Amino acid sequence: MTLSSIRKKNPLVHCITNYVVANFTANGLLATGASPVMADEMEEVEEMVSIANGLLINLGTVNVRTLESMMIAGKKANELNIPVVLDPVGVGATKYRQRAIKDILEKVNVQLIRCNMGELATIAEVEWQGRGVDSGNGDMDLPTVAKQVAIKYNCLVAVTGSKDFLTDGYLEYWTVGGHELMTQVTGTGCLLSALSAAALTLEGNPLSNLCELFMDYKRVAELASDHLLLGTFQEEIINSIHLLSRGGKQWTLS
Ligand SMILES: Nc1ncnc2c1ncn2[C@@H]1O[C@H](COP(=O)(O)OP(=O)(O)OP(=O)(O)O)[C@@H](O)[C@H]1O
Ligand SMILES: Cc1ncsc1CCO
Repeated sequence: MTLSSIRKKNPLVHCITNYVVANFTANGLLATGASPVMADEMEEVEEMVSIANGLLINLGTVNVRTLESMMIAGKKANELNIPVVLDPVGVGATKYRQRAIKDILEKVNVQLIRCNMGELATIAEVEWQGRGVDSGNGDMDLPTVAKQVAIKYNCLVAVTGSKDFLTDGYLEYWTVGGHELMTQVTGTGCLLSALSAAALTLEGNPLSNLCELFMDYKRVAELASDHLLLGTFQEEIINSIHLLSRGGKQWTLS
């Protein structure tokens, strides 16, 4: 189980992420025993990523200043062989985001792109009806397009939705299950991207580790949905990550 392996390793994950999900992402990483650090000041990101085990670049509230920080941190991570995960949040929404993602993908070698269907369509330049950060609607042969993107950028691609699809450009994996409440609170995809950065720091086959993580996360959604209360659903996600990463053992004070 990837969540419990992350707990054993306690990787430091440097997150350059959006201000909507930063707190939830930090708590989700902590719940699985990883150490989060959020830092997006360009004067310090090189130094910060140098002490990290993994880097997350999330485009959710990108601006001119943070884009520059993403470039600096990404290039340094490449130099030091630190895995980089790219979450192209809302990339279809504006031309600025499209230019930003092109620039990042040209200059930084990312190990994983984790996105929803709409974001994949934009990266692959496939016609799609997106709206802000929502996945949107359209017609696309997901496996074919995801594999093309993986080959083009020489990286793994994981596309989430009711079923998640993961590929290295050749192998194809699907994970099923979970709960649609995951789309009704903000940041569940962003947190999965951060957890993916933690998973890519583990020994073993990166794609297998990610597949296991995505299955774990579907299970997290199922456990969290026991209560079906939207207001506390984010908290239940954190509780379920905590529980699964501890091999199902409840937390007790010792
Ligand atoms: N209809 C659905 N049924 C079950 N699970 C779903 C459904 N849609 C998405 N999920 C799950 O929700 C999680 C987040 O995926 P989603 O595609 O919503 O990410 P996202 O759009 O990037 O999210 P965000 O931008 O809010 O962080 C994944 O674990 C995915 O499997
Ligand atoms: C709502 C929202 N807007 C920019 S990022 C974000 C959070 C997750 O996508």
